[in-house]
Amino acid sequence: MEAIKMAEMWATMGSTLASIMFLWAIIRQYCPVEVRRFFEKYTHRVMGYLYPYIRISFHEFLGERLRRSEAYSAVEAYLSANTSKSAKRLKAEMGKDCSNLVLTMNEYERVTDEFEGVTVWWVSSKVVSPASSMSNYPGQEKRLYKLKFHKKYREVVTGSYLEHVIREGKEIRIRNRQRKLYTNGTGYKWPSYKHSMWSHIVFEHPATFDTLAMEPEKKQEIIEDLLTFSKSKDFYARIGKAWKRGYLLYGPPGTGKSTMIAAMANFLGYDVYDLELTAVKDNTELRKLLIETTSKSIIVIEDIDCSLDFTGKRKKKGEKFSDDENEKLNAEAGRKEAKEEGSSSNKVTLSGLLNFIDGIWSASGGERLIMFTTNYVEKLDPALIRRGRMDKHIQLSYCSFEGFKVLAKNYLKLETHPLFHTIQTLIGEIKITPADVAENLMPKSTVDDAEKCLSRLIEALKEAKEAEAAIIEAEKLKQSASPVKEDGGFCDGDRETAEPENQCQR
Ligand SMILES: Nc1ncnc2c1ncn2[C@@H]1O[C@H](COP(=O)(O)OP(=O)(O)OP(=O)(O)O)[C@@H](O)[C@H]1O
Ligand SMILES: [Mg+2]
Repeated sequence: MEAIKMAEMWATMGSTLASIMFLWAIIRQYCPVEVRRFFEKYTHRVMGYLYPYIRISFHEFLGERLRRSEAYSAVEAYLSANTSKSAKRLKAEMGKDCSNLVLTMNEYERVTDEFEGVTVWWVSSKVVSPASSMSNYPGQEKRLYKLKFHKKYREVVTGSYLEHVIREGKEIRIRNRQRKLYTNGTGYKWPSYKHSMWSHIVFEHPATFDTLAMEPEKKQEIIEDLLTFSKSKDFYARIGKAWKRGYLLYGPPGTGKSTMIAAMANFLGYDVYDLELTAVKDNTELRKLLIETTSKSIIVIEDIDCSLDFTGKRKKKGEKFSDDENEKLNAEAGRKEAKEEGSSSNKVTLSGLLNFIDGIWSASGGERLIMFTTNYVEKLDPALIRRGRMDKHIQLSYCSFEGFKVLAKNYLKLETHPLFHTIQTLIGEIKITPADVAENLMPKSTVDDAEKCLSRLIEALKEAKEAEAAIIEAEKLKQSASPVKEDGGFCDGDRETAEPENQCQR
């Protein structure tokens, strides 16, 4: 009896719903807008009582601002990973590194998902806004995902299920996303409608910590430092510090500073913002650039010693100040900077840069590494590199035997070889950069085998040793030939060539 009653009730409800839908279809087709609106309002109410399902929409774009919704992107990634097997109509797009296809549900496709015994349905949909009568542009398509579930599961779905979808979707996105290399140094003036001051390409540097020539202990220490940082969100929040860390990489040219930054970005899966300071107009622009950087990124300022001076004269990348220039510039530095602080400054100053690193704005975004590289650490203002700003100082130095072994493994697939012993002896006596070692290990023709490459390196090391010996010898000769400064013959002890007395006026 009970069952028959229930069946009757469902049948009545079903036919009522069908009648409403039929009526609604006729009204939509034939009635004026006012009547349609009136009916729309009341049908929604009636349907609300009879219809046992809840629907949630996830729109691709929010409001007028063309910013993609995070929730939509997370749902898209989640559905593409979890339900694309059951979907029958799929869209294919190129994925990360253009090496694989990513399949997502096609429009109007419907899939089922299960979570803790609850069944939910997802539909991928789109609405097309009508074309404007004033313009020739077609109507805009707005995509959305709709989630449908029975109202008795409201708590499970809106609570733990959606949390699970968003969390998993975000993780999938991070795993699959193409990382980007941003630059501000294109020389291109952004028009006002253009939102970003950064332009980007896909970040594809292949360097990893495995391919980096460095002592294993030092490498491990850096890896652990990075890992600790990336997992320390709660720690930074607890101690009331912005979640960012500064690294100063210093050492001679060709020792792997830029390579290490690429390895770090690959290790952490971060984007890279290569900030060209010489292209930044002033402190305000610098702050705007900072605000536009996203979390999980590395902001890099290469060759900081020649990107900016603290006197007002900035030099282009690649130009380095001579010692004399530096002396003069440093003498002026304090006075000029003090003056600029008071006036409306129109360029990047030291204080602007310090603010960029750890001012109030620097906290927005979170999870960022700021890296400076330099060949001349001693020339940098101590304020710029003090701990707290540049928290970790890493010296990249000449190639050690350990470093050579990494390069030999990468370049020649060799872990050991009889010539290693000779190389170990020579490399201990000579300063050679990993870049030079790498160049010598690189096969120069198809007939170059490992032994030939190693022999070439040995030759280069021997030559470098002879050259160094010759320089030392010349120095000794020069010193023994120098006259004792009794008659004021020479002004500077470090002058390279002897000059007539009359040219030396202090
Ligand atoms: N430690 C290293 N491990 C592996 N390869 C290295 C290392 N150092 C240098 N190289 C090789 O030498 C080339 C130049 O290195 P890199 O550009 O990283 O040097 P740098 O320290 O940034 O130099 P600069 O100070 O001139 O900018 C790289 O392309 C890389 O192949
Ligand atoms: Mg470099």
